[in-house]
Amino acid sequence: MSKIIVFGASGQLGQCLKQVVAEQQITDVHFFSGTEGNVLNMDVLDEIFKNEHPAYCINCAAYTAVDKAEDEIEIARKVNKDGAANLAQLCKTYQSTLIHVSTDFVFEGTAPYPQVETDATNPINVYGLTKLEGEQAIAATLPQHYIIRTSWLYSEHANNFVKTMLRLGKEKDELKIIADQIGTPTYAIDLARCIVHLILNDKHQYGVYHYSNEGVTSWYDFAKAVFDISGVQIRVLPVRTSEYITKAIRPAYSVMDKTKIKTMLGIEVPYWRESLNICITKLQKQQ
Ligand SMILES: NC(=O)C1=CN([C@@H]2O[C@H](COP(=O)(O)OP(=O)(O)OC[C@H]3O[C@@H](n4cnc5c(N)ncnc54)[C@H](OP(=O)(O)O)[C@@H]3O)[C@@H](O)[C@H]2O)C=CC1
Ligand SMILES: Cc1cn([C@H]2C[C@H](O)[C@@H](COP(=O)(O)OP(=O)(O)O[C@H]3O[C@@H](C)C(=O)[C@@H](O)[C@H]3O)O2)c(=O)[nH]c1=O
Repeated sequence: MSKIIVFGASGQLGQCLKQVVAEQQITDVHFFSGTEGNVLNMDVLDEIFKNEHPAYCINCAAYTAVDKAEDEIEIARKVNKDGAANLAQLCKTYQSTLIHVSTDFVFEGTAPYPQVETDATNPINVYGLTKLEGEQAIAATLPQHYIIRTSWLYSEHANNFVKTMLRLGKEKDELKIIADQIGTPTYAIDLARCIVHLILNDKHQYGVYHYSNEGVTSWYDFAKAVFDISGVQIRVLPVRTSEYITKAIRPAYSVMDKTKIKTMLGIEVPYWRESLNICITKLQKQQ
């Protein structure tokens, strides 16, 4: 098994990767949290690469606070662009393959069909812009890269929409949820399995790939499904984007076409509602 290093290990995807690697009994994977492996500190990173000589570096480190990023463009850009560029530089020096995670928010969200990897990007918020800059920095530095764009990540770990809904479900009698933003949820465990599968079956077909769960939904329908599955009684009102004001604007339609990654890896992708069922069952067992 090739040696793998993972940055952003204490985040949602990092924790899911830990779980999947343990389940599949894959050894020789080293995880670095933000304090152990700050992607902005080249001295620390160089030391890690020098010690590990990894075949693969997985970058789960990111600035993901979409609304806050509107006011903190510098720090968002540092982590999402410069951090990605630093890892690409070191992967080049140490001949490692970089697996980097990006987002559906690189798209404007106005195309009425699922986006393919070659479609034009045009981010409409700071987070999406800085994530696109990260992608571009990698592509300009390192041919040996996989950039996997995903969307609407959730899991038992860290903060995400599903856990927010379950918390609000306990605190409120009624919620207003945007019904005119359309996309696809992704169970971070499914994405982590896909990343591990990619490493174990590397075809060296580097480039950009899209991965989400199967299906299409709105935030409103996603929230309804969370409450239906978990048996929470709450009034959920569908609202337009214009009726729920947020600092950052978000794409109206950011569904991604997954044909490229499914063809390369020969994988089937779980339907979003089935994965949501699994996640909520796990969350309920933890209570
Ligand atoms: N969450 C989502 O809905 C989506 C996420 N993505 C992308 O997926 C990837 C994983 O996201 P997710 O796991 O949800 O994100 P999280 O916000 O849960 O985790 C991100 C992690 O990055 C770490 N980090 C922040 N700054 C640095 C730094 N300077 N050096 C090292 N680590 C740092 C944080 O560490 P610490 O906790 O120590 O600060 C945090 O644990 C990201 O690239 C994100 O852009 C794509 C689509 C949807
Ligand atoms: C809490 C809440 C949110 N919403 C809306 C706001 C927003 O449009 C949508 C989701 O809100 P959140 O802030 O939870 O999610 P958000 O941070 O926008 O999620 C995004 O995160 C980044 C990191 C990504 O890369 C994207 O793929 C996407 O997952 O739900 C409501 O309508 N009502 C509510 O009560």
